[in-house]
Amino acid sequence: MTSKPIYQRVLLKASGEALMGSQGFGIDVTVADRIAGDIAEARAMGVEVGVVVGGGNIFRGVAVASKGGDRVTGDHMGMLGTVINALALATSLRKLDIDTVVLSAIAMPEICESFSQRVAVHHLSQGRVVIFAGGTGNPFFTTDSAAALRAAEMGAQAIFKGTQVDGIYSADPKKDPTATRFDRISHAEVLEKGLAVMDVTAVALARENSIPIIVFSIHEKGGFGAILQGGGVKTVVSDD
Ligand SMILES: Nc1ncnc2c1ncn2[C@@H]1O[C@H](COP(=O)(O)OP(=O)(O)O)[C@@H](O)[C@H]1O
Ligand SMILES: O=c1ccn([C@@H]2O[C@H](COP(=O)(O)OP(=O)(O)O)[C@@H](O)[C@H]2O)c(=O)[nH]1
Repeated sequence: MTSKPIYQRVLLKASGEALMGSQGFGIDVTVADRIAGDIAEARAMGVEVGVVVGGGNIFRGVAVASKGGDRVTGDHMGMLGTVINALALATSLRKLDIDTVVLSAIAMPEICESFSQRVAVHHLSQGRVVIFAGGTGNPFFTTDSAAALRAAEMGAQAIFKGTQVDGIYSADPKKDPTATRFDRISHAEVLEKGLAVMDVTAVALARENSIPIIVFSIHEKGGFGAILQGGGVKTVVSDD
């Protein structure tokens, strides 16, 4: 049974790392299919969904830089990784008959459409899921920042950061078992306390544009849908 959602248009940031499942690298199709199922549930509620996919399961630019390589080239490789993930997630969504468009920040017309704000908003308003690939299209950024940027451009009511943990804690819960989860916290507090679940640029951009961030576990089947209806396990970052 689905009840009325409390959001009409949202941006889901899907962790690249989550896509690899229990493998050490790449894409576990069963995970992509499950995330697609959660997005399909949101569409069944009538929610317009834009998705930014990460790329950490394939490549991170800093990994190149830390071994003495060129950071910019590393970041280009990372952004290409997000395109691979976007194509995998689009395939999983289409298997469920969800109309899906991939828009890339880096032009590759033989593979997918290029991003423009106008085109993205058009597809969303037609009920299509829009997957934003290629991050921001610029090195030295992350897909969290791409999520905040695209959320602002599409007029999303919230950024849903689907990650490895089920919210923002007083310390990294993977390192500190005594850490406690916040139900609500302001953007400013996340920045002041240095809570590293999302990068500073992304949180600052969301704050400037008054966009709430909802941090939740991408591994929880049905978790996205539950939060869209006002329930679920999460931390809400909001200045209201
Ligand atoms: N205060 C905190 N609260 C929650 N998670 C935190 C915190 N500090 C660090 N983290 C870590 O941040 C990780 C999520 O960030 P990141 O690795 O960028 O995820 P993603 O792959 O979703 O982009 C979590 O897996 C968690 O271990
Ligand atoms: O706007 C962007 C977004 C991503 N990246 C690169 O793509 C990689 C994968 O993205 P991210 O680390 O954000 O993925 P996630 O942590 O969500 O899996 C990053 O490490 C960067 O190297 C980039 O250069 N610019």
